[in-house]
Amino acid sequence: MINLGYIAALPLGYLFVWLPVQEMLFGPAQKSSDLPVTIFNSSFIALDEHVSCPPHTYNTFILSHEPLVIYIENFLSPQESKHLIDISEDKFAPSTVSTGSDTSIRKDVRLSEVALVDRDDTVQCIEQRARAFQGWRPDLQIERLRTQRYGVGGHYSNHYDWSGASRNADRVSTFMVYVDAECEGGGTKFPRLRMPSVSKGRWCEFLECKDDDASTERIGDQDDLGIVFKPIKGNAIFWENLRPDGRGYEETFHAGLPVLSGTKVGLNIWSWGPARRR
Ligand SMILES: O=C(O)CCC(=O)C(=O)O
Ligand SMILES: [Fe+2]
Repeated sequence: MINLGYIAALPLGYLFVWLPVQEMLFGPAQKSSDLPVTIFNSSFIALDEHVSCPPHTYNTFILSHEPLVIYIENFLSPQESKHLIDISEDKFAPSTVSTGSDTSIRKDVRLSEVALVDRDDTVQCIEQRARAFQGWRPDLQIERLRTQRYGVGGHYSNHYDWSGASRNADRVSTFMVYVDAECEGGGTKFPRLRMPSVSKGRWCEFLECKDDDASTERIGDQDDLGIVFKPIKGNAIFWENLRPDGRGYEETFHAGLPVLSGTKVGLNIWSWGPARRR
């Protein structure tokens, strides 16, 4: 299992600035040793623009409380998915990974393309949905949305979405949204999450089950470690990356499994907020 400490690379737009702006975004700084701090300009975070959005409904299913993992059915409408694919098409560029200061293309770790999408009304409504889902927490900032396209062989090795690099801010939560899933393979694997009880309910629609016929008695509860979400267009996995004390949850280790045929497009929605507390 690979854990090279990579996180999805940050775009160039983030700034190193001093105390006053940090206070504006994250409240009063605690110690002078926390400086300088990393915070973000508007090319990195999505400022709330108060667009008016059409009504949208989705279904939610809690998979785990600790860490909090929630499966969301119909997070995107078919029209929103199509729109995201259309506006990404001419923006896709090879994905990179970051290790602290170093950002590089590492196809053995991550083989895909990403597109930073423009913040049109549809995109802003998706941002608003992500904010509302998290209770409009005033201490969270949504990172600019990016789609990620995988062709055959495309994958993303085991990693965390949090970096742990800063005491001031980190990716506190992730929405991993399936925008297009015309593929075989390409599931999202969490090797450290436990399989929920699958003898009742709909989990085997969303997760790979040992025997993918949920009606048979034989399935029962699968208590083994490791789950794989099937890529299903429009649906999303939401999870919290950080514990209440700001440390990362090791259970959120995850991978995008290789796409065996066809194309998969994901959408990353990351929320930044206060990280390790002291
Ligand atoms: O594509 C996937 O299933 C996972 C993607 C992911 O983990 C990421 O982009 O950080
Ligand atoms: Fe990830």
